[in-house]
Amino acid sequence: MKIVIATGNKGKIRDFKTIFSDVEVIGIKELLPDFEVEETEDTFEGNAVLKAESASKALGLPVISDDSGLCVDALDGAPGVYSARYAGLGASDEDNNRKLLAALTDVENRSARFVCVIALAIPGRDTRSYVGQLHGEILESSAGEGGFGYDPLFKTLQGEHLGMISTEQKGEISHRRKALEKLKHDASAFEILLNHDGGADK
Ligand SMILES: O=c1[nH]c(=O)c2ncn([C@@H]3O[C@H](COP(=O)(O)OP(=O)(O)OP(=O)(O)O)[C@@H](O)[C@H]3O)c2[nH]1
Ligand SMILES: [Mg+2]
Repeated sequence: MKIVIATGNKGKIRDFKTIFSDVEVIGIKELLPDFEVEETEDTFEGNAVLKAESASKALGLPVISDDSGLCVDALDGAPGVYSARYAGLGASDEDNNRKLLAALTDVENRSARFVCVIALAIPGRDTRSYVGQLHGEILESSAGEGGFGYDPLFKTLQGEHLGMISTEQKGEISHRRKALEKLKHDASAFEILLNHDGGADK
């Protein structure tokens, strides 16, 4: 069984591979190296749908996408859909983390949540989407080197530091996991995703 994911983010692919341990996960760039979608929407769902539909159309196959980010209460939900480009287009995770810590200097309310919207596009059908959230807070400085993106700055409400736990542990509790669980519960759609020839002989 193979699933194609319309993402170029290696951290997301690693998360998906861990969560879908019994399914082969293929990043879209393995099939279409030049695949890019401009994320023009201002919601996670809007961008997730754009990415999934664009890839599904290009391949003629069911495809899932992931649009995600970090929403910080004291920053009115920023960086939100702009999480990947918070410190500017092409910003590194380190640049984004530095900007976030600076924005929260002397800020007491550090509550935040990760949001993940997975869209499933199936040729000839309406696209569906599934949301997962993980609540927690932003640390005063980074802890650990695990995960990707803002993980080293995030502690869950239950006290797990995302930068200090394994990919497997993150895969049990993450916003991505929660969105995927909802997709799995949409049994008929999930069945179509699993039972296709995901990328021919790749
Ligand atoms: O610490 C983190 N742990 C996570 O689990 C996580 N999930 C998302 N993010 C952040 O949000 C951006 C997504 O932006 P995004 O959905 O546009 O993805 P992207 O541009 O990186 O790749 P693509 O899927 O669009 O190809 C990412 O770059 C990260 O900064 C995360 N940070
Ligand atoms: Mg993106």
